[in-house]
Amino acid sequence: MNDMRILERDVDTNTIKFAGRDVHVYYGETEAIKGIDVDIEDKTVTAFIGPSGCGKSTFLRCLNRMNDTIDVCRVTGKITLDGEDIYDRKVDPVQLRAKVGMVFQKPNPFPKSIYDNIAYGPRIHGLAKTKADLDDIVEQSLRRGAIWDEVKDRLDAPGTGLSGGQQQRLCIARAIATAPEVLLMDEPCSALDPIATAQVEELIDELRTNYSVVIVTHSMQQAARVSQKTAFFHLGDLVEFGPTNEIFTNPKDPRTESYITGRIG
Ligand SMILES: Nc1ncnc2c1ncn2[C@@H]1O[C@H](COP(=O)(O)OP(=O)(O)OP(=O)(O)O)[C@@H](O)[C@H]1O
Repeated sequence: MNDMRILERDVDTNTIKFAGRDVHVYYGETEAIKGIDVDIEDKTVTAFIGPSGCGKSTFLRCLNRMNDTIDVCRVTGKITLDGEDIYDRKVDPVQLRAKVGMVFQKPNPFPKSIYDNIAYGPRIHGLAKTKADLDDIVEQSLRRGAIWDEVKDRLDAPGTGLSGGQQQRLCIARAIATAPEVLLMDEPCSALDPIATAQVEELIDELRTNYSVVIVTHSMQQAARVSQKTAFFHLGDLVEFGPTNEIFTNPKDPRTESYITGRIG
């Protein structure tokens, strides 16, 4: 029932947030992404699926220049966010990552209080003028992260003391706190049990009213439940990209069909 409700919720007509053109990514001599073109829409959940090693995480990391931190990694081609080239010399990757937040596979709260986990980003980006402003950002972020009710009475307790599912929602709240426009999620539920997974999926569905969300997932059920668009990657190519229900019910490429029916991957 829950799944149907998520699928049936109306999808807005969307503007393009990210546009990638002829994007190649190399680790040394190895080409991990082989010249892909993609448009990622605003206020939409886009799922990246495909067999292990096909380049999903590599391409996701291109979108907030996390690959810059890997010495041997080189990105060519063009990626724009709202029409601006994110690899332009003028772009500060730290500012870019405030706009394009990221949530990782394993929940990774800072070894700080719940409050300070959320307040950290707004403090370094100067988003709050007063303590009251900061309190407000912390509360709003925890509310949007669907964890406020569980933590409001213990904001001074360590973030690392929460359950895995709570930690992941804390990390999502932390990513939201810098007022990003896009959230990138790299297998955000892989360390969570089914109940925590359902809570995070519910949250992802809510987040798309305000954000563009891109999620890497190994679970085709999850892609079907939470995304409106799906991109299927295979050996560094973007083989097929389209509405999730079409990819899952009527794939055009035989490689997509083999993957979704469990014959490759
Ligand atoms: N830091 C790195 N240094 C060198 N090669 C890398 C690095 N990260 C990824 N690769 C290589 O790039 C290719 C794509 O890897 P990537 O992690 O993007 O795939 P993936 O589809 O996300 O895989 P998985 O589903 O297993 O997480 C693989 O061949 C991988 O070995």
